[in-house]
Amino acid sequence: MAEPILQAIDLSKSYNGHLALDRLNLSIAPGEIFCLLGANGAGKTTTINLFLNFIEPTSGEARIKGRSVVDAPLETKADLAYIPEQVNLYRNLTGLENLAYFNDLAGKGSRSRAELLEILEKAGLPREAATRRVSSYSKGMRQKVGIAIALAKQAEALLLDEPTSGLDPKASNEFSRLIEDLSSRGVAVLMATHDLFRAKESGHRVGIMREGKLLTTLKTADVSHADLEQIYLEHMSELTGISS
Ligand SMILES: Nc1ncnc2c1ncn2[C@@H]1O[C@H](COP(=O)(O)OP(=O)(O)OP(=O)(O)O)[C@@H](O)[C@H]1O
Repeated sequence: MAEPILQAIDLSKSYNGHLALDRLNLSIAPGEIFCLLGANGAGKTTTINLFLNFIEPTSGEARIKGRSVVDAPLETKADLAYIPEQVNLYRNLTGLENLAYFNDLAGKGSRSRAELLEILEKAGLPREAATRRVSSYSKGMRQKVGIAIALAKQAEALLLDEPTSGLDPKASNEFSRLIEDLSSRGVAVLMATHDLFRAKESGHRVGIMREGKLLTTLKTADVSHADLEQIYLEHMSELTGISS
């Protein structure tokens, strides 16, 4: 198996004695799309924030290309792109200007206007929108700029936190195609989502989390949509004691 791009080793995080993440072990290979499923508070965002080094682990390690994000914060960040539920862009700048800014920030060399426009087009942003202010963009369009930033950065790992929530089905489908395209170029993808349908469609593996624990990991090729929903609900109902 190829060396994992993203790796959690006994990764734990507690807040005031409450375990938000409990000894997570996970490896995501180049080109693999791994979807984290789980109810609110399961620990999905905590996992992503630990990989981003936004928060410090209580114990264990998050690694990117074999390096600890705590020990090598700058190097590991250079390999990483992050798309939150709401992509934060400068509203008064155009999509093109935002991409130029974030591209320069990534420190991998500046790019010509033509190159930036090409990247935005690859990310699915209509040409006429690229030179409009972001304040007029839909959520789907902002997500596309987020993808363009990841493309420009040539990130090897992509972290996504509920990226399709609030997108209409067409925008959500387009977004998923873009993620699949990145995966086919070897990008390792970790996506927290509540969207079982998209997880089955785009993910190679899904992990079901509850109360900070990764309970089970499934290959999406091995289960139908209905199976996945059933397995998910069974794991959730154990929480509330509701039997199916
Ligand atoms: N800064 C914080 N301080 C205290 N507790 C926190 C903090 N951040 C998260 N938690 C707790 O950690 C647990 C995991 O939260 P997390 O946000 O990772 O869940 P999630 O799976 O992403 O949920 P959601 O689907 O709602 O985004 C929850 O019990 C939450 O209340």
